[in-house]
Amino acid sequence: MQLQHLIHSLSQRSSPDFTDTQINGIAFDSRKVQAGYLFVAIHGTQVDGHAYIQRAVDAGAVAVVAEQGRYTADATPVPVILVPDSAKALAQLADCWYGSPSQELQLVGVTGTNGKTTVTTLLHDLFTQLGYRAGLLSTVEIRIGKARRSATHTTPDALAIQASLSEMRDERVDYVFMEVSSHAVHQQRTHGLHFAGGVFTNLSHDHLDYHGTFAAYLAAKKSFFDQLPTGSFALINADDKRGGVMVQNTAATVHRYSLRTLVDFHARLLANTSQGLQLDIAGTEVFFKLLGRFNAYNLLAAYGVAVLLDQDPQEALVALSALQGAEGRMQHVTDPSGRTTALVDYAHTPDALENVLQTLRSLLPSGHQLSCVVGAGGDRDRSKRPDMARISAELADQTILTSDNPRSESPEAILDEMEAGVPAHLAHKVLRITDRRQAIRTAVRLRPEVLLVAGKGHETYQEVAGVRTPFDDREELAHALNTVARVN
Ligand SMILES: CC(=O)N[C@H]1[C@@H](OP(=O)(O)OP(=O)(O)OC[C@H]2O[C@@H](n3ccc(=O)[nH]c3=O)[C@H](O)[C@@H]2O)O[C@H](CO)[C@@H](O)[C@@H]1O[C@H](C)C(=O)N[C@@H](C)C(=O)N[C@H](CCC(=O)O)C(=O)O
Ligand SMILES: Nc1ncnc2c1ncn2[C@@H]1O[C@H](COP(=O)(O)OP(=O)(O)OP(=O)(O)O)[C@@H](O)[C@H]1O
Ligand SMILES: N[C@H](CCC[C@H](N)C(=O)O)C(=O)O
Ligand SMILES: [Mg+2]
Repeated sequence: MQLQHLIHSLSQRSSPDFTDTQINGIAFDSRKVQAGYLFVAIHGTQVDGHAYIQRAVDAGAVAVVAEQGRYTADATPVPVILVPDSAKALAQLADCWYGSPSQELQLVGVTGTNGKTTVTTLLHDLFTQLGYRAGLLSTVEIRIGKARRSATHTTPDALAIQASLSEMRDERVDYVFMEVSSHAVHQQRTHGLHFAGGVFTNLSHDHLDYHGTFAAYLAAKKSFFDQLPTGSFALINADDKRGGVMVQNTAATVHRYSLRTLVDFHARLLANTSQGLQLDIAGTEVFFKLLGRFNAYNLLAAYGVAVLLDQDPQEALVALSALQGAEGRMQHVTDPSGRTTALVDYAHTPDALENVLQTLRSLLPSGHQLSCVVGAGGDRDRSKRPDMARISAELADQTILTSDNPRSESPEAILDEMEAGVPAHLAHKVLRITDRRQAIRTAVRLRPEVLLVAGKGHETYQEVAGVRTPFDDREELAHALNTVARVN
């Protein structure tokens, strides 16, 4: 593609004429540059990409996009295009490179602290059931028709998003459901995508390490709705107190869902049992396989999107009632002895953990024991650590604090911070076992009626000291349950 054509996509008021420069690819990481590439320098959270321009040129870059004020182009041997915001420019260039696939698909973005993976996966599976070709970009995986590949991010970088959307367009996918993380919005990974609609699930404590303040975290989520185009829809959870502010400045048509008030999409929770949920939605009573009140919200959001995308409400409900939700979320692991109901869940925020433990508590006859194995990630929001430990100590009968991807941090230091949140009068209910495998085995040996292993869900690794080794809570739990069942 001609460089000039790419530059047009940046809507710069004036740019030098580089008509003859042919571009073979785009990269924002100098290590990925090949001959004939356009390199986009981005000021990141760890380093400044502008420091790698020379390396990019040495690797074969024939043009560079850099940010005004961060780079002086004087001695650069290739054309340099200066832009006000190079992360935004990357998104625009990626869109142009792949021929704007989001314009040819119905793309729905889901944002919020918790529930994004669940809602997008439900939607993907629902639309597949309804006979469409559906695409999914989620924390767990990328699905294009029947093909699946593991995800590296909740929301990939702008080039990777456009590459996936372009593959989906080639596969004649009709609807795409994607998670939109606050990091992604803040880093402009989703800039310029043409969304048919956006969904807001909820907002609670997470990622303050990155955003600094709750207000900044909220602002990042809100700017997703600020960018939705006229003619699109914004579907918000009316029961979340941040729902209103999300859509204060949106051009999208606002719709709401609620379990409490009579808004566009209203459901009444009729029963919440260990088998699932019974809801009255628009006068129809439906049974769903997902557990817990919070999943009533996720189901209602998925239903609302289906209706807003012109699907038959009854057909959507029937299809939804057959679905299981996302991998690693309230996922059962069989105990051969039949004694323990064992679950793996991705609760890694205080709000999620509270919801899940409350759900399990409410489903348990009094006198039955609920145990929880839980940790908190390293190099991530530290302030959620004491809260998560306190919540588990309050709601479970036994808590085992353990490691959950300590990354570059000391596992013991993370556990110290968690333990500091446990009130003295609950300390007797809390154990600390740094090794996650041992923590899970010990929890199983305690033989509770219900055991929740929280935080890692679908993940298949444990990252310690920057090294990822294979580790899967579901496998570990199954192994421990089998061993204990054999011995007893
Ligand atoms: C903190 C964070 O979000 N970092 C993301 C960000 O990296 P960054 O811009 O800060 O990178 P950096 O290391 O400072 O480098 C700056 C620039 O220099 C370039 N560079 C760097 C080195 C070099 O040799 N050459 C070179 O060109 C880099 O490619 C980059 O363009 O942009 C990168 C490309 O998009 C992401 O891969 C990276 O995700 C890191 C790996 C990450 O862990 N992110 C997590 C926190 C994240 O994004 N999570 C959210 C969701 C969480 C949730 O809600 O569940 C997600 O969407 O996944
Ligand atoms: N609507 C909800 N409200 C509160 N908690 C929820 C909700 N849905 C799911 N959860 C809890 O949060 C956990 C994560 O859910 P899910 O993976 O769907 O969220 P997510 O927003 O995709 O998370 P991430 O930010 O890591 O991508 C679940 O395992 C469950 O414990
Ligand atoms: N997407 C979340 C996932 C956290 C999951 C938990 N297992 C951890 O590693 O902290 C994050 O990157 O903050
Ligand atoms: Mg997710």
